[in-house]
Amino acid sequence: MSERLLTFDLRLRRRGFELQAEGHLEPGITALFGPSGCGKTTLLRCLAGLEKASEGVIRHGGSAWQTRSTRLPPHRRPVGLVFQDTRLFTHLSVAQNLEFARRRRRAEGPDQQEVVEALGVEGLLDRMPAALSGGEAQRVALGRALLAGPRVLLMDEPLAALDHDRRARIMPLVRAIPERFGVPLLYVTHTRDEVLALADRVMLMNRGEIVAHDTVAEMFSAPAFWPALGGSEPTVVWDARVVARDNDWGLTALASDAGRLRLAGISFNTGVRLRLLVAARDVVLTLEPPLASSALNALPVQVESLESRGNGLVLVRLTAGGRAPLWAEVSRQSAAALRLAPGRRVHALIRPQLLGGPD
Ligand SMILES: Nc1ncnc2c1ncn2[C@@H]1O[C@H](COP(=O)(O)OP(=O)(O)OP(=O)(O)O)[C@@H](O)[C@H]1O
Repeated sequence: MSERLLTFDLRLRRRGFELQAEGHLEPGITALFGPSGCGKTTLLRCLAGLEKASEGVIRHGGSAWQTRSTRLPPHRRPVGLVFQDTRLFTHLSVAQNLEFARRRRRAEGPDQQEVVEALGVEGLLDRMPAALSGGEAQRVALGRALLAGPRVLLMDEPLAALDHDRRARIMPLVRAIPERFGVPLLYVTHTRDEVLALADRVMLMNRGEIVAHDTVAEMFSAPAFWPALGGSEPTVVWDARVVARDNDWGLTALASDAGRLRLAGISFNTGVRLRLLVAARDVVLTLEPPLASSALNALPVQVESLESRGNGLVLVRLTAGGRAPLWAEVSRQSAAALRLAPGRRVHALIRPQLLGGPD
């Protein structure tokens, strides 16, 4: 049973646009993803109470932020907003910006020192916002939002203005927020890599509606969502956890729904959670498990279905470990030689790619 921290059923009409969004927010990071103009920012603004013309219901825990007859003003909703432009007070130092947020909060919130440490802004406290880089300013903006004691953080493309390296440095900090501060995030992004690196769940939006909402692993493994999520290749995403290190061979053992996996060339501590992507082209099917192979991972799999792709290729849907989805793309000739058919058990040699860093 999912834990629904926030539920909403909202409508808003504008000329040429209609929002009709029903959904909920669960713990962790939910990426709000969809084409330009589909209403992502508008939904965030409705949740924050900034769209006065919105109608409908928003409930958070036991309290109603909005019903047909009531509407909490924005400053009474325990939401933190973080935008692409940081909107720091330019006449206040970093320390004063943080202190301002802390003093104005209405509910319990995190300790200022803890936030400063978590976001690595200790060395910036005396600076004025104009003297910060984009990445530094964004970390301060995040800190300010957290210090206000929000129960939900709404983030609108907060890293979009940053270059790749700066984004990569901030992402682990964002990733750690839900667990460290107990605040769920609704995170608007245009970037597929950001969803894969950051999010636990994806809320897919189109033309003002939430058309799908599920875990990253489910959404990225389902063909129906590949075009909308910006990928045309058959792929699956698996979440895994480091369970052992083999220092002699430099291998890391992972537990996943697909079974136990081994990866070379990485070094993470036991317990660290990782996310893997397996593309159909990185899967080779065999009748027997290989005696020796340079692919480290050979998993028993079962064929679920076959689809001829019309170019001499067959797309094979498989399950590994009884429940993890997997796709393979094989030639018609190989499909015949392996006698592939629904229910058939074969072996898959796979080369998973590691996505993003650990938590
Ligand atoms: N202030 C406004 N007045 C009138 N129409 C607006 C206003 N802001 C946005 N819109 C329109 O509302 C619709 C939804 O816009 P919104 O900004 O929510 O989309 P979005 O999904 O966040 O887009 P993007 O990814 O490009 O930021 C669009 O058709 C947009 O043109």
